[in-house]
Amino acid sequence: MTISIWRYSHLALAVSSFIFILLASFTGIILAFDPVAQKTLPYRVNNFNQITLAEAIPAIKKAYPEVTDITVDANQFVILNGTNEQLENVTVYIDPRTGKSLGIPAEQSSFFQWVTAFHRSLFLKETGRFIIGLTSFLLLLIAVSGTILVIQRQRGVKRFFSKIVRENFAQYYHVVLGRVSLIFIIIIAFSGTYLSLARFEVIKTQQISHNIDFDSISTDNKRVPAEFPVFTKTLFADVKSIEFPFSEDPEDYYTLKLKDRELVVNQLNGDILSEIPYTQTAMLTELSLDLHTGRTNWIWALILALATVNILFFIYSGFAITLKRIANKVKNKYKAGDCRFIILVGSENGNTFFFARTIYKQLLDAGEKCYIAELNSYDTFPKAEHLIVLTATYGLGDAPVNAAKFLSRLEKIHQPKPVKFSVVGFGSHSYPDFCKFAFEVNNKLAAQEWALPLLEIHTVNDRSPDEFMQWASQWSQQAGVQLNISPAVFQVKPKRPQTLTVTGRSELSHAEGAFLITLKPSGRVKYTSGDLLAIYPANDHRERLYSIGKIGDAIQLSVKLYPGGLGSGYLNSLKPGDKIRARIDANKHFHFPNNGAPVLMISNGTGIAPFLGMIDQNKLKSSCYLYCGFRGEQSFRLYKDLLDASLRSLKLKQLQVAYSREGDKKYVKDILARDESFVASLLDDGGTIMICGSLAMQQNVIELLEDICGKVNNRDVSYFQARGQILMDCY
Ligand SMILES: Cc1cc2nc3c(=O)[nH]c(=O)nc-3n(C[C@H](O)[C@H](O)[C@H](O)COP(=O)(O)O)c2cc1C
Repeated sequence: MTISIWRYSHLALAVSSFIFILLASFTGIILAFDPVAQKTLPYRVNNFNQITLAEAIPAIKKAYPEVTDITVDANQFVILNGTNEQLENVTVYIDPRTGKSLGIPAEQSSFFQWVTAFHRSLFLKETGRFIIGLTSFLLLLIAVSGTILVIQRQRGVKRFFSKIVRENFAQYYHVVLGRVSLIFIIIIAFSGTYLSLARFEVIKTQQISHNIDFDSISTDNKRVPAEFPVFTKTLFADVKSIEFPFSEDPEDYYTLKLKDRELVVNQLNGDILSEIPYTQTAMLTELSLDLHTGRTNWIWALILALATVNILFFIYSGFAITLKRIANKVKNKYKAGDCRFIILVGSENGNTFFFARTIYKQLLDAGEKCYIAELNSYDTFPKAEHLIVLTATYGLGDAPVNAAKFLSRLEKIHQPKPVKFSVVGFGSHSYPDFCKFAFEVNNKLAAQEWALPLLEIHTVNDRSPDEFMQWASQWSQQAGVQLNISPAVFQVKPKRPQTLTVTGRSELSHAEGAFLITLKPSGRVKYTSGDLLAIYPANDHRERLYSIGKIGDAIQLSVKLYPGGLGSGYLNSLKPGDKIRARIDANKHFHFPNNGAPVLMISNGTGIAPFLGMIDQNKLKSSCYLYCGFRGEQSFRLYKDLLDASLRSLKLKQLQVAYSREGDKKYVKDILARDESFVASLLDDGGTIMICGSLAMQQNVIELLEDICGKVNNRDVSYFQARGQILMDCY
């Protein structure tokens, strides 16, 4: 529930202020380049931070018969107003050590003046200044709510910078860039707000007025400025400006505006006649100006520019995320009370709605009355016979926003007649609590008297169309409703297939064994080992997926030939030179971790395919260990030469093979159990375990890992899963 409050606040604030944030950001980015351009001018002298007033003032007085004032700007350029030897009034940049003129200050370019005025007030005078101040404040609130959302998403402050699971481009980079730029955006927004408050005198600005007792001004102990104690102690770098005395009259004096205080100094002997330190609010105003404009440091100015560019990206990506959510809202054709089929959806980012809508449309096409809604809208459905719940899981195995109220509503609201229900959990194995909320929903439903389970709970990993199809087909059979169950229907945004040419294939390892086939895509296509190749053996909707091993610049598949198998039979019929249409799907969660840490690859059967490619691609020679299982030596022979060559070239450090039907009959799990201390220390050293092969093998290996991790590492497997140290691609 809390996530929704912060999310809605974040969104509401962003929507209400984005136009002004957009304008302020554009102009802010331009203005950040002003300090950078200024810093390239040659008016700052070397070792400026070491020059004292005692050293500089006599030299300046010698060079200029009359000095009105000296200002030190944010770039540490010293500007003098006075009269030169030709008795001309001058305003010049000077070298404070010698008084030498370095150049004439130019006015700020009219372009920057225009942008500055727009940035401050939108050319709307006080109203504009108020709007900009308010925009800064709203930006501050957006950044704070954004920080809280990242903390919630990452499950705690400590994990703020840990890995982010990539859902889609807009969402991933909204969080990734948010994490690095939030602190800078908070500084920009806070300083902007503070400056506005000071401008409107909500924060009182300090009015300095010196109270000087002229009668007590001493004319004794006359000294030259080079000997004034205050001048010897004060560095030019701490000065903002110096007003020089008008005349030699003792009642005229030096006024020193320093960074932290203002001083009035007797011009005859250097006595301090008055000293007023700046209040904290005045100092904060100065600091805010420095931080907001980057005027004192060009690196900071560039950081501000980058952070502001990120604000523009957040506006784009934030809207992209929101539009996606809105696009998933469905208009119902029938009223809830009239429908036999009810579909309830728990979704945070809208993907689950895609699947739900597909079923909804198909039920309508089949002539059924169907109603679709969010899980939170659970109510009494008088005519319902079937309830389908499709729900994602978020946070620490929690409900998505639009499902947070479901469980409590379920306790209170009962259906008047028996309803058959089926729950599909959408989740990701990248998270420790896989589909946890869906399981909770399933259990709670099962406990209701009126609810009859039509199917066991079904889970879908990473929105797999295949896994969803399995459920759809079972449900359609059990419910007695005809659904169009094809991958084409459930494939999210299918990519265009490409043409690949068969460049080679091996013999079958043995009858009904496996074979290797290599294919080359025409044109430049980016892919890597672990990605998937989808083929269409019958040139229709039926799709078969194979794990890719990238060997050289070709795709290598390892295919087990099944009698009557659609995909394997088709691939087996191909000869070199044949062309096929297929699609390469990026499978990012199963890519080789190029972090230099050791990698333990575990496979059975043709699950070895992506590992053959990863080992071949292991140019940096990370320590790779391959534990693979086969029925017998004949099956393994297909890969032996390749693996022997990899061992020789050190791309593979160690190979362990288990034969389940020969010799001492072992499964891959058994040889891992034998080497449990190696497995445990690999995980402790930050290494990665990759598993590819059958689901049964995956289950056995995960059980073993649970045991090893609990016993030796004192951790749960989920701990390593959450850190991306256990990757799986099983089928
Ligand atoms: C921040 C975040 C947290 C997640 N937490 C879990 C989790 O704990 N368990 C799980 O199985 N899936 C988790 N997922 C994966 C989502 O449930 C999955 O991607 C789902 O398909 C998203 O569906 P939706 O787009 O309809 O919200 C999480 C995803 C994100 C972005």
